Amino acid sequence: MINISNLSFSYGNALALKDVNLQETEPIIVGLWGRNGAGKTTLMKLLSGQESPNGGQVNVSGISPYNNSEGMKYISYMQENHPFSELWNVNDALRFASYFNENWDQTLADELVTLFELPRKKKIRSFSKGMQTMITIVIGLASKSPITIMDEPTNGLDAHRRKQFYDVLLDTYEEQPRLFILSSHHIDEIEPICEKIAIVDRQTITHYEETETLKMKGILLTGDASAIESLTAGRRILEKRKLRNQLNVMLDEPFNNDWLSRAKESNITIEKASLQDYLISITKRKEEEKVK
Ligand SMILES: Nc1ncnc2c1ncn2[C@@H]1O[C@H](COP(=O)(O)OP(=O)(O)OP(=O)(O)O)[C@@H](O)[C@H]1O
Repeated sequence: MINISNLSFSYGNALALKDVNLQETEPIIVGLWGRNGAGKTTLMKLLSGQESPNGGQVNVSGISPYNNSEGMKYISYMQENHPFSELWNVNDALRFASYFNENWDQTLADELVTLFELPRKKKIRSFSKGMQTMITIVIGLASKSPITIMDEPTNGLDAHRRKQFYDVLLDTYEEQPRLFILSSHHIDEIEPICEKIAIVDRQTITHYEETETLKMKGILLTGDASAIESLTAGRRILEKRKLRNQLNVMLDEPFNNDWLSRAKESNITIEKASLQDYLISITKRKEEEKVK
């Protein structure tokens, strides 16, 4: 479905992406996570054909999407703060979307407009932030595109609407599986529905893994400093905090039976780090690292 190889992209002289590689052949839900400025939006623009690569290749359903009207058949990209015309109301936006999406599902669009209680005749520009997000969700889901990319799809939504969004996303996905790429800063929120997660860091994709595999990474050890130091020698330490003769460390290791028995033998407490804490640690910049 998508094949990105050795992709690089710059805005003028400023490099935004380099050596990006990613292949996905299955219609799954993928989460795209990364820090501010990591390159997520740029990657989504390249995938949806809004930008042309400076190097390498982007291939979506067998075509290169840039400047290629064929791409519209396969890809729907709902960007954050989607640029709707000032003159449009909901009906105008849906009509316009229906022209450009081969698989457009008007029944679903109508159901979602009702679910989200969107006023059909009011100008979209006068909508609240959350309501503007809801109309992009309606279009993204009703497009029924084989590849649907959504940038921060819950931006501005309250807890009630976020839940509705995840429920309808899963309903439409179950009814018709397709490749969803959802970018979000809130990993704990998207992780339960994503089969795989791509981590974008320092202008490239550093991890593309099954969510379950990624979730098992990062262990927290707490106990006697010398016991921990000998147990972790030669291992990648992500976080380290010292409290008198006690040490608390996060290791870049999988939480498994080997570590459970090692910790038990050394009388050290072991816990699984949360996915969010693990991701924050592996994407920390050198200048942000502090040994306390
Ligand atoms: N139109 C542009 N012109 C110049 N530089 C840009 C432009 N858009 C993005 N950049 C730069 O490219 C880099 C990647 O930006 P991008 O928007 O892809 O990051 P992001 O991961 O989506 O960030 P965020 O999570 O903050 O939305 C950043 O350094 C950003 O400043």
